[in-house]
Amino acid sequence: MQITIIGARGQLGQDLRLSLAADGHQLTCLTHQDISIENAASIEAALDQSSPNLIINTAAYNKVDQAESEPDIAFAINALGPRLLAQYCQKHKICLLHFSSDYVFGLEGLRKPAYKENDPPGPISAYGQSKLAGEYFIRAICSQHYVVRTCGLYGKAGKTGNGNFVETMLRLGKERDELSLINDQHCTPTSTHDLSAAITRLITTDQFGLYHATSQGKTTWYEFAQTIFDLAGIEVQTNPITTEQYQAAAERPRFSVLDCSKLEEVTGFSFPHWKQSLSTYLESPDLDINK
Ligand SMILES: NC(=O)C1=CN([C@@H]2O[C@H](COP(=O)(O)OP(=O)(O)OC[C@H]3O[C@@H](n4cnc5c(N)ncnc54)[C@H](OP(=O)(O)O)[C@@H]3O)[C@@H](O)[C@H]2O)C=CC1
Ligand SMILES: Cc1cn([C@H]2C[C@H](O)[C@@H](COP(=O)(O)OP(=O)(O)O[C@H]3O[C@@H](C)C(=O)[C@@H](O)[C@H]3O)O2)c(=O)[nH]c1=O
Repeated sequence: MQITIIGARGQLGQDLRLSLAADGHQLTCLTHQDISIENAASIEAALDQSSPNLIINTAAYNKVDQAESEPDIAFAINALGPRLLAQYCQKHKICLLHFSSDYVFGLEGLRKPAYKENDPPGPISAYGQSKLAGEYFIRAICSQHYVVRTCGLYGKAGKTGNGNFVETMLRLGKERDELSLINDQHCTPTSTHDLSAAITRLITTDQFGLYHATSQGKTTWYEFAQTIFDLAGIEVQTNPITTEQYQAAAERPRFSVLDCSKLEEVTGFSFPHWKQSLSTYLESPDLDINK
């Protein structure tokens, strides 16, 4: 398949590139220097040069706290950008695969069952609202679409790029004697290596629609960080705290665990448990972006 990846220098973009190339696809990789998804002229200039069967958009505005003070920018990139891409793909009969977030949920703080794709969303942050709007535009405009919700991504490219929770903990764990970590937000952090393997399967199915895609199991940021420190052999005192004690600018879901059984049924792909994936990530070498 001829595939264009947008956001190719990001942590998910880089792992998708490796996984899709290994599966024999021809790739065009577009970075932020090549395309700005909130600009229609930039989209046409960058995409008219290739004739892909599929466009994969990993570009997004991901600064969850900052989005509270600049929601217009978050909406331009996370909602209007996907709308423009959906219009372009529909016009040119191209399939579009786009990523969304567990942060489209959050209203039901005391929820226990994992969310299925047809459960009603309820974002509680500007970032979550902007991602949900992006989903709706794509689902309404582009007939051949996959929209994939995931959570807490970490990939090797995050080490030198925009960062991720694992790399932040590895750094802070060495810099500080003590860390306070939220222990009442439940979700499932996911490796971009595993997510890329799942996407490589999904695009062969032509089973378009909305999907949940995360590692198995669930955890809190406190337990996740403690496991990072245990596996990496870092000694640092960790203190469990509540969401209120942390005082972040944006509200985060207390529960945003996603049920991924639809993806598993359609692709036959089973994500590893989050602890297994974290261990694999910590043991694997850094990315060579020239490969
Ligand atoms: N990170 C996470 O924990 C989660 C992410 N997601 C979603 O998964 C997807 C991939 O995330 P991830 O790989 O972590 O993101 P990254 O921030 O690692 O990568 C995003 C890439 O997109 C580029 N980009 C940013 N804005 C634009 C723009 N306006 N036009 C074109 N390119 C742009 C960035 O370039 P530059 O840095 O140069 O601006 C960067 O290379 C996103 O849709 C995100 O919302 C969902 C759940 C969790
Ligand atoms: C650094 C740090 C964070 N935290 C908490 C804050 C927050 O609730 C949680 C995660 O913090 P982060 O800033 O890594 O991540 P955050 O921006 O909340 O993460 C999100 O990214 C976006 C893009 C998504 O779509 C989500 O799926 C999610 O992974 O950890 C602590 O409790 N202690 C700390 O020392």
